[in-house]
Amino acid sequence: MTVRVGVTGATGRMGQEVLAAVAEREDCEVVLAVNRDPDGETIDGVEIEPASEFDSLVVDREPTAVIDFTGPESAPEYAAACSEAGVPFVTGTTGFEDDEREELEAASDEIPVLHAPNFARGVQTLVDVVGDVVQSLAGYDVELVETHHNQKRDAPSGTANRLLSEIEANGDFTGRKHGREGFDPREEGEIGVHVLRAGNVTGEHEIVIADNHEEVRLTHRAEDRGVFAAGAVDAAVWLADRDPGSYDFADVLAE
Ligand SMILES: NC(=O)C1=CN([C@@H]2O[C@H](COP(=O)(O)OP(=O)(O)OC[C@H]3O[C@@H](n4cnc5c(N)ncnc54)[C@H](OP(=O)(O)O)[C@@H]3O)[C@@H](O)[C@H]2O)C=CC1
Ligand SMILES: O=C(O)C1=N[C@H](C(=O)O)C[C@H](O)C1
Repeated sequence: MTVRVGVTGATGRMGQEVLAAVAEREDCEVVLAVNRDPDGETIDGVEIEPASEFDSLVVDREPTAVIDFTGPESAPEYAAACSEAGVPFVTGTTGFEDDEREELEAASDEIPVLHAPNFARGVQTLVDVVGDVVQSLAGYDVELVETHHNQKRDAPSGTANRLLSEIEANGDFTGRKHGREGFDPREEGEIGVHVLRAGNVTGEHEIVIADNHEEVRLTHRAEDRGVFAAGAVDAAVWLADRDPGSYDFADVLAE
C-alpha cells in the first residue's frame, strides 16, 4: 500500500526535509503540501498550496496521514482539521502552551495523534537511558545544555524539556535553574538549564552529570535535519492504521 502523506509548513526548514524524505521512499507519496503564502512554487515536483484551504484539501485528497512541523499556534488547528476529516496526524512541532497541548490532546479522541519533540532515533535512546543514569548517580550535579540555530523560537527546546522530565522523574531535584549571572552559586539539587542559539546548528543536547571527582556527559548531535524527517515519515507510515489516541516516537521504535 502506498502511504499518502500530507505536509503542513511545506516550505519551512523541516517541511522541505519531509518532502525530500518522502520522495526518497517508494512506499510513500505526497498528496498535499501547504504553506501560508504559496507563490505557485513546486518542491520535489509537489505543488505548494494555500494553508487557508487546508480544511477542504485534507478532505478531498484523503491523505493516509499528515506530517506537521509548523508552530504551536498552527499545529492544533491542523490537528483539528485532521480530526474532522478522520486523518491521522503526526507533529514534531515544539513550544506548546498548556492550552495548545490540550487542543492536540482533544484531537486524539477522534484520530491517532503522534507528537514527538525529536524524531532522531539517537535522541529516543537518550530519553530511554537518561533516567537510569541519573538514578545510578544519585546526588551528582546535573546540568543540561542545548544548542540550536539562531532562528529557533522556543527555549528550552522541546527535546530539552522531554529530557528534563525524565531526569526529574528519576532523582530528588529541587527545580530547574535557567542560566546564571552575577553572584549566583549553584544550589544543591537544582538542575541547571542552558540555552545557546547560534548560527545554523541543527540541534545539540548535552547532559552533564558530575560530582567533585568525576563527570559523565551524554551528548546527542544531529548532523542534519534529514534524520528528523526520516523519523517523522516512519512515524506517519506506522500511525496510518492505528486507533485514535496519543502516541509518541517510542511506540514507533518499539515495533
Ligand atoms: N520533532 C523534531 O524532530 C523537530 C522539531 N522541530 C520543530 O518543528 C517546528 C518547525 O521548525 P522549522 O521547520 O525549523 O521552522 P520554520 O520556521 O523553518 O518552518 C515552519 C513552517 O511552519 C509554518 N508556520 C509557522 N507558523 C505558522 C502558523 N501560525 N500558521 C501556519 N503555518 C505556520 C511556516 O509557514 P510559512 O512559510 O507559510 O510562514 C513555515 O513554513 C518547530 O516547532 C521546531 O522546534 C524542528 C526540527 C525537528
Ligand atoms: O527547532 C529545531 O530546529 C529543533 N527543534 C526540536 C526541539 O525543539 O527539540 C528538535 C531539534 O533539536 C531541532
